[in-house]
Amino acid sequence: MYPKPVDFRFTKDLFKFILFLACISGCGFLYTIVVMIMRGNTLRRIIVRSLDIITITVPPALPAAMSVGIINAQLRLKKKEIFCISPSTINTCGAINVVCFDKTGTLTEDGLDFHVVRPVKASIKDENTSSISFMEEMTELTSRNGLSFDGDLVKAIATCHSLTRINGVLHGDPLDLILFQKTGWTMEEGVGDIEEETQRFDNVQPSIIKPSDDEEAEFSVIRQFTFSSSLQRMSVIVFDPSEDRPDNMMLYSKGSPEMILSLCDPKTVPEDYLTQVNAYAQHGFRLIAVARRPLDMNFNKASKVKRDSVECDLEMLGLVVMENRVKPVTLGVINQLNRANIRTVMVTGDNLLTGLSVARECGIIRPQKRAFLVEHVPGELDQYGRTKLIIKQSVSSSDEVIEDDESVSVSMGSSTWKGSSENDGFSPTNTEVEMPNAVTTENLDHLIASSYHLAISGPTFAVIVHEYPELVDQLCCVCDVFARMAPDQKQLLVEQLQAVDYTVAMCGDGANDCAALKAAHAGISLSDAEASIAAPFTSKVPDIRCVPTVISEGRAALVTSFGIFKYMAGYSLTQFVTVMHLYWISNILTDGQFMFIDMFLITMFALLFGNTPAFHRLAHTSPPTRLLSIASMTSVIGQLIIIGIAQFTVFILTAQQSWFTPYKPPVDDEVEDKRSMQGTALFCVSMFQYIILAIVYSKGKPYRGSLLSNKPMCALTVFATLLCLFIVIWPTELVLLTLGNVDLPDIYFRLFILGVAFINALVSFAFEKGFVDYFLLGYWERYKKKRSLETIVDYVPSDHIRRPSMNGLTSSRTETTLLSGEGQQLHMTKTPKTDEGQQSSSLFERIISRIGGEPAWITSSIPQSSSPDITEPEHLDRTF
Ligand SMILES: Nc1ncnc2c1ncn2[C@@H]1O[C@H](COP(=O)(O)OP(=O)(O)OP(=O)(O)O)[C@@H](O)[C@H]1O
Repeated sequence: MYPKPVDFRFTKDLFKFILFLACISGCGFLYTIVVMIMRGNTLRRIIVRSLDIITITVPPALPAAMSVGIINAQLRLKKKEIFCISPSTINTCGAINVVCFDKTGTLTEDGLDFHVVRPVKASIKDENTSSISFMEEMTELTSRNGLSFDGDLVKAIATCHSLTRINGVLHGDPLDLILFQKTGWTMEEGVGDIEEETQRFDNVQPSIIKPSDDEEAEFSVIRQFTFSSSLQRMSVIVFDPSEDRPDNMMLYSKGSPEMILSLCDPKTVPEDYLTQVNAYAQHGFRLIAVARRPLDMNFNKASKVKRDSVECDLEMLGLVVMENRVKPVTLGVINQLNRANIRTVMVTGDNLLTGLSVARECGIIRPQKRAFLVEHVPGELDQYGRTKLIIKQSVSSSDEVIEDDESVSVSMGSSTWKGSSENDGFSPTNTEVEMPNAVTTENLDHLIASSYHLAISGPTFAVIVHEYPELVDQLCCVCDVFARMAPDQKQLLVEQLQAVDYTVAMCGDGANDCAALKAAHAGISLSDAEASIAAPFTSKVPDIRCVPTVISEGRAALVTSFGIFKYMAGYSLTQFVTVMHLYWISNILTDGQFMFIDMFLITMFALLFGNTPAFHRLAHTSPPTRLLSIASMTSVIGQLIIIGIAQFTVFILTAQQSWFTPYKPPVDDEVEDKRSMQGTALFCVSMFQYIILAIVYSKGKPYRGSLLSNKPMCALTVFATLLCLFIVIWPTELVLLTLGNVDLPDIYFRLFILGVAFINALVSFAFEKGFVDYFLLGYWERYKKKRSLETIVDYVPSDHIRRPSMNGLTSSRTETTLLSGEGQQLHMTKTPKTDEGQQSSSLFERIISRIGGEPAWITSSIPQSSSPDITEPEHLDRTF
C-alpha cells in the first residue's frame, strides 16, 4: 500500500530546469562580485548583492506557484463530484494515452438483470446409462418443482451468497442480491432464539433461509467460503433441519462456468455445456454456473473443513444467465476517448466472449473490424516445449459460435501459422498490401482502418507471461480485451503497458481492481468501497463520464504548470536582467519597486493563472510533457532575449538624455539611496514585461479555455496595465514616494518607454504564437513525428512487399520480421491470393497508429538470424 514514486518526465525536467536557473545565478554571482569589486564597493555590500542575485534567479515562491494550477483543477474536479486524494497525480493525467476499463459495474450496469436459468436434467436412458442435458430456459426461479435434483438449483441460488442484513436491509454483491430476490426466499440473521440456534449448531450462528412457498422448510447456512475473484467462485455448506440428521449437509457452489466445470464430476455435465456457455457469452450475457455436493459430515467437521477438500467432485446443477447492460453513457465516452486518440482497453474478470461482446457494444472494438481470440492449448506443446498458442476468429453476436476447425494454429520459432479459414483475416490478400513509402494521412487512415482487434483471456496471458515473455510487450500494445483476468494479472497488465511507455489510467469499481488502480498512473474508482482507497480519484457519479473529465483537467493542469513554470522562470530572468544592468552602475531596484513587482504583479498573476478552466473538448493529442523540449527552451530563452533587448535599449537611451543625472553609489558605509533614473526607467519597462509574460504564457485552446474564460485574470490584466500606465505617465508624489521612483522629467521619454513596452509585447506575441506554437510545436513536431514514422514504415515494406522467388516469379508467401525478440519469432505462413485490394492486418501498423511514436521495443535491433523457412523463398513466413 506504499504510494508509488512519482516518475513523471515533467517533474524530472523541472529539477533540471531549476538546475539550469541555478547555473545562471552562479554566473550572475560571479559577475556581481567582479563588477562590485571593480566599482570599489564594501565587502558587506558585495556579499549582500551577490546573495541577492541567487534568490532573484531561483524564485523561492516557485513550488507554491506551481501547485496553484493543480489546486484549481482539484477544486473543479470536486465540483464535478470527482474527489482526488493525491493532487500530484492530476498533472500526470494530462499525459494519459491509454485507459483500461473494468467491465462489470464500470462499462456495464452494476445491477444486472436476471435473464434465464438453464437447469441440468438427468434422464434415464436404460438400466445402466443416464444422459445429462440442459432443460429449456426458465424465466422464473420461484418454483422448486421440476428442477433438477429436486429443485436444488433454486436452493443453491437462495443459499449460496454472502448477503447480510443491516438495519433490516439486505446488503452485499449486487449479483447475489438480484439472484436472491428473484428466488423470493427470505433470510433471517440472528433473529429468534439466538441462544437456542447457537447451541443447536455447535456455537456457529447460521443464517436461516426460508422458501416463500413452504412455511415449514428452512435452511441453515453453517459455513461460507467467500467469493474471490482469483478463485472465481464461492460456496456454502447448508443444513436442512427437516432431514433431522446432523450429518446431512449439502455444499452449494456458484462461480464462473469454467471454474465450476473444472470442479465438477464430468459425468454430471451436459455434453454441450461449453457450446451453450459460449452461445450465451457471445451474446454478451454474464454467466454463473451452479453446482452441489452432498457432504457426510457433522456440524463440527463442517465448520472446520478445508475449502479445497469439499469444493471438488461437484454435481452440475445448471447455469444462471444474467443480462449485462452497457451503461447509457459508456458508448459516448469511449467514442470521445477514441476520437482523442486515447486507447481504450477492457480488462475484466468475466468470460472472454462476454467481454468481447460488451467491447463491441461499447465501441472498444469497432463494429467494422475483425476480432481474434488468442488462446493456448493446454497439454499441447510446440517443438520448443512451449504451450501451443492458437488464434481464433471471433464472430459477431449475430453469427454462430465459432467452430474449432476454423481456428488458425500458431507456433513459435521457425514453425508456421496455418490459416484454414477463408476469412481468417490473415489471408495473403491481407498481408501482401504494398506499403507506399511516404506516410500520408490517407495511408495512415488506411492502416488504422485495416487493423484488427485481439482479445485474450487470463490463463493464456499467464502462459504468454511465463513461456513467451518476449511477446508480452507486443501483446499489451495490440490487445483490446483482456478477459478472465485475476486481480494480480490486471496489475501486471497495467505495469506492462507502463513499461512500453504508455501513461495508463485504470477505471474500475471492484475489489479485484484495487491492485491495478494502485499501479496505474491514474486510478479512477467508481465506488466508495475498497477501490476508492487504492485509487487517487473517486467519482461519486458511478459511470465513466469522469474519465474524460479527469484527463481534460489533467491536461489543463499540465499546461497550467508549464505556463506557470515558464512565467516564474521568465519573471526571475527578467528581474535578473534588470538587476544585472543596475549592478553595472552599483545600483539596484528600490524596496518599493521590488515589492510592487513581487507582491502585486507576480503574486496576483501566479495566483490567477491556474483559474482558466479545461477546454470543453478533448484534443486529439496530449500536451507536451517535456519541459526541456526545444520548444519550451526556445520560448523561455527567446522571451528573455526580447526582454533583454528592450531593457538594454531603455538603459542606454536613458543615460543619453540631456536631463539625465547619473547614479551616485554610496561611499563606504554611507546610507544607501537606491533611487536612480536608470533604475526607474528599467522598472517602468519591466512592469509591462511581467504582464506581457503572463498573457503570453497563459495558453488557451486546445487544452484550456481562452483567456477570456478566466475572468479574474482578465480583470487583473486590465487593472495592472492601467496602473502601470498611470505610474509611467502621471508619476505623482505619492507614486514616486511609495515606489522609490525618480521623476523622469521628459514626457516624451516616458512615452518612449511605453512604446518600447508596446513593441516588446508585439514581438513577444509574434514570437510565441508564430515561431514557438505554430512552427516549433506544430510544424516542426509534426515533421519530426512524420520522419520517425517514415523511418519505421520504410523498414516495413521491405518485408511486406512481394519478393521475387528463386525462379523469378513473385513469391507466394510474405514475411515480416517485425516484433522479433531474441531469435524467438511468431511466424505465420499464408497461402497466396490474387486480390491485392485487401488491407494489411499487421500488428505493426496498429502499434504505430496507436502509440504515435516508437516504444522501446520497436527501436530494438532486428535479429540477424531469421528462421530457416525465411531462407527458402517457397516457405517465407510472416512474423507476428
Ligand atoms: N458473487 C459471485 N458469486 C459467484 N461467482 C461470481 C460472483 N461474482 C462473480 N462471479 C463469477 O466470477 C467471475 C469473476 O468475477 P470478477 O469479480 O473477478 O469479475 P467480473 O465481476 O466478472 O468482471 P469485472 O472484472 O469486469 O468486474 C465472474 O465472471 C463470474 O462468473
